This record gives sequence, C-alpha cells and structure tokens, in this order.
Amino acid sequence: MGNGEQAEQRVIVALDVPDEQSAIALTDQLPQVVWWKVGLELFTSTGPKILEVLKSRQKRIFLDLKFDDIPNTVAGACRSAARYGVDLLTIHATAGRDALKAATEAAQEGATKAGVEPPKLIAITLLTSISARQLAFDLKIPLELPEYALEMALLAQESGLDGVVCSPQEVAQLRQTCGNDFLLVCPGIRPTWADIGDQKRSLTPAQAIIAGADYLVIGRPITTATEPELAWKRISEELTTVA
Ligand SMILES: O=c1ccn([C@@H]2O[C@H](COP(=O)(O)O)[C@@H](O)[C@H]2O)c(=O)[nH]1
Repeated sequence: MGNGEQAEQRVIVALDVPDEQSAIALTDQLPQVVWWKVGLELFTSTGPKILEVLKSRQKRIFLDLKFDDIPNTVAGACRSAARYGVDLLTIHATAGRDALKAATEAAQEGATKAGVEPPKLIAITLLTSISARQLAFDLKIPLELPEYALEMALLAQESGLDGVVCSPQEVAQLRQTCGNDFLLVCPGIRPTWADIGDQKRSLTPAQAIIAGADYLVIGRPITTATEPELAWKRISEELTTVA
C-alpha cells in the first residue's frame, strides 16, 4: 500500500452523505475513484449495507468510525468491523495503549474468523480540525502540537498499529521518525481553489504527497463541487506533477 501506487489511487474520497441513495449516486458519478471512506454520518444511516455495495463494485474501503472507548469495548468493535473485510479502520490514539493493543488483536481475530484479510488499523493522532491554540487552551494539552501528534503516533506504533491519521502539516516529521513502513493517511487536504471549511491544519494535495503522505483523504472539495468529476480531474492532474 502507499508509495508504489499511482498518485490518483492514493486519494480516498470521503463519502460524507446522509443516505445510501446519495452515496450510490456519488459513486456512479465518479467510477474512476478506487478508494471510498465511509464515516460516521453514512455508516450511522445505512449500517454495513453500504460496505456491501462498495465491495460489489470492487472498491477499497476505509471504514472511519474512530473508535474511542475502554479496551474491552474497542476490541469488540474492531472484532465486529474486521468481519466486513474493509481495508482501513480507525481508532483514536487517546483510547490509550491497552485499548490500542486489544483493538489490534481483536481486528486480527475478527478477520480470521470471517476468513477475510484483516484491516490495517490506524490511529487518529489529533483531529485536523483542532488548531494549536485549541489544543492548548480548550484541551489543556501542555505540549506543542507537533510534539503531541508525534507522541500519539509513537504510541500507536509501539502498540502494534499499522499507521496513523495525521494532518499533512505533521506528516514529514512523522515519516522521518516512524519510518517508511508506517502508514500515514492525511485528511485536511485542500486544493488552492477549495474552501477550507472547518479544517485547521491543511496542505494542498501535491504538498501532502511531497511531505510523505501515503494516502490523502479528500471530501468536500470533490463531493460538494458543482461538478465532482471536474474537481477529481483537477486533483488528479495536480498529483501527476508530483508522482
Ligand atoms: O483528523 C481527521 C480525521 C478524519 N477526518 C475525516 O476526513 C474527511 C475530510 O473531509 P473534508 O470534507 O475533505 O474536510 C472527513 O470525513 C472527516 O471525518 C478529518 O477530516 N480529520
């Protein structure tokens, strides 16, 4: 996974829509997209049915449910999610070392029992919607933001996870410290022509790839564009300049 793939195969489109019908309409509109991310909004609406739809279309799936609970509970959730045969699955690093280890083991167990490949389990370091100021003043974390993100990534790596979700602004530092075998998946991607919205720590698609991201997660710049196909094309073209 990652650097061997063509640049546009490294874009994961966030399918943040309210229902199955809207999700199918968007996937029909963008048949060239290889990776789709199913997150809290869509999964809460449709349940696992949407995963079957995507699998029947031979799509790769990032199930982004961001589990964050006690070890026994996240383990149960990861065991269940792994049975769906998804490619990527998320948990918050803040769940802690015991929960991360339990989740890793449970994901393997769930997949083995179902006879599918285990998902790559990746941890959220710090949501890309949080600024350095919010980290310090709202969350009261007494570390500089890059240091905090790195500590969360190291915790995930020590706990046996396959990688992390991080902002593209921290990806170069994480790549240098965590090495090339650790997956770095970056949301908070904004082409120069797109609205920033609620993202606080963003870079452009080309900048994120140059900095060392394996995968880029891009939602609204594509999915809410007047012409999603055109937005996809512009991003693909930008990425060919750095591939
Ligand atoms: O730190 C994080 C973790 C996950 N996300 C998710 O990525 C997409 C980004 O969508 P945009 O529309 O491109 O902002 C969205 O599904 C988030 O849940 C994130 O943004 N930051």
